[in-house]
Amino acid sequence: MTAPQDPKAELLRLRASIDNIDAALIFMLAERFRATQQVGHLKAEYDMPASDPGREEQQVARLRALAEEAHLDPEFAEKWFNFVVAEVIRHHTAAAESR
Ligand SMILES: O=C(O)C(=O)C[C@]1(C(=O)O)C=C[C@@H](O)C=C1
Repeated sequence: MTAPQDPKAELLRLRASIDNIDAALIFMLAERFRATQQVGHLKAEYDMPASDPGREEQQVARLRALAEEAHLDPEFAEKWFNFVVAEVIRHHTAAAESR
């Protein structure tokens, strides 16, 4: 990295980009949870199990490959996925129990 002329301005520029990325992630996560909420209702309605380990295995393999392509640590991608899916399964279980 070449030395910036104005390090404080460079920090602010980078932070503005980080803030935009964080906002996009929040919106994307909200959309994902909106979709999984519908999956949860469907599963509860038709007595399907909250989790699907086979599907998760496929998702993890796909996300790890995508992470490698994007130069992101695949371990981190898998941890992120497992963290999100644990929350989804908690929601699915609550939806099934409240029926
Ligand atoms: O696809 C499903 O069956 C879901 O319930 C969604 C989802 C996910 O969040 O991607 C969550 C739990 C399952 O174990 C697998 C995938």
